[in-house]
Amino acid sequence: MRQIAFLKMNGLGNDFVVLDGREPGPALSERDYRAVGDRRRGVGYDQFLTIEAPKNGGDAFMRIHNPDGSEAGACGNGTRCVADLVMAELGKDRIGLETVAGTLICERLDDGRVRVDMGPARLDAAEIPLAESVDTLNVEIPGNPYGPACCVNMGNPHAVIFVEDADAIPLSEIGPKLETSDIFPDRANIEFATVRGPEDIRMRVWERGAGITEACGSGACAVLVAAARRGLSGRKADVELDGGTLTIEWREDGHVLMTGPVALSFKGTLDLDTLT
Ligand SMILES: N[C@@H](CCC[C@H](N)C(=O)O)C(=O)O
Repeated sequence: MRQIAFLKMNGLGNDFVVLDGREPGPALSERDYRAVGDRRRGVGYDQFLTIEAPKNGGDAFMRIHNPDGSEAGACGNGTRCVADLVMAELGKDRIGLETVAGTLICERLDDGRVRVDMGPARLDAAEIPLAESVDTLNVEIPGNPYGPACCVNMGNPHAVIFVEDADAIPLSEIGPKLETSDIFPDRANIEFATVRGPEDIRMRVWERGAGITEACGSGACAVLVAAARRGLSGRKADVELDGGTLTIEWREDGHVLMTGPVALSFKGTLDLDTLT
């Protein structure tokens, strides 16, 4: 029997299966990730997060999978959830959480929220990555009628499109088309955003490999960076997603800070072999 014990957690409704991969257990295949991610036949999640032993002097390593089985370089909301667990386990209020995109410093604040230094926003076309060497401030995506996107890499690729009313966009139709555009060789997370004031932004997200989610932490970081680059906002703002609000700051040194809540929904065990 290939059994796993897991936690179901969420950050603003962006939900995660969290597995402690430091404990002995079965190795998961791409098919297993897809089967657990099925919301009717499996558990369902926006990302599957595996905690592994640190590899680079940090306190733990976090591996991120989307429900389509693909691996991602960043997950802001998931970072807060895993950081919360690791901080509780180690009795610390500040840790370094390693990911494939680098080590992220995570801190617990007095109000219980977790702040993550998501690292530097990367803005060169090759870093997004884009198929063409163009200015990432204004990227024309073929088939996108909503105006040029501002592209940002936060450890994962994002394309942010500013519109009058993000809530009026048919996200489930346009999201998958833009995610898989040839301009994005690694696909991309797609954000539609409306700047309501210099410190107040509304956004909705179509996540690469996951579809519409209630929140995306790296996406909120990308939106704030894009808004500041376009001169639409300051360098710190509250970003409202469907699941709630994150506070994002783009520091002068290029690093992006994300602050938000963490929630545990339930614990469970699962036999991978019973999933179809
Ligand atoms: N929900 C996440 C982002 C997860 C990864 C993304 N779908 C990708 O493939 O890059 C977040 O909170 O940042």
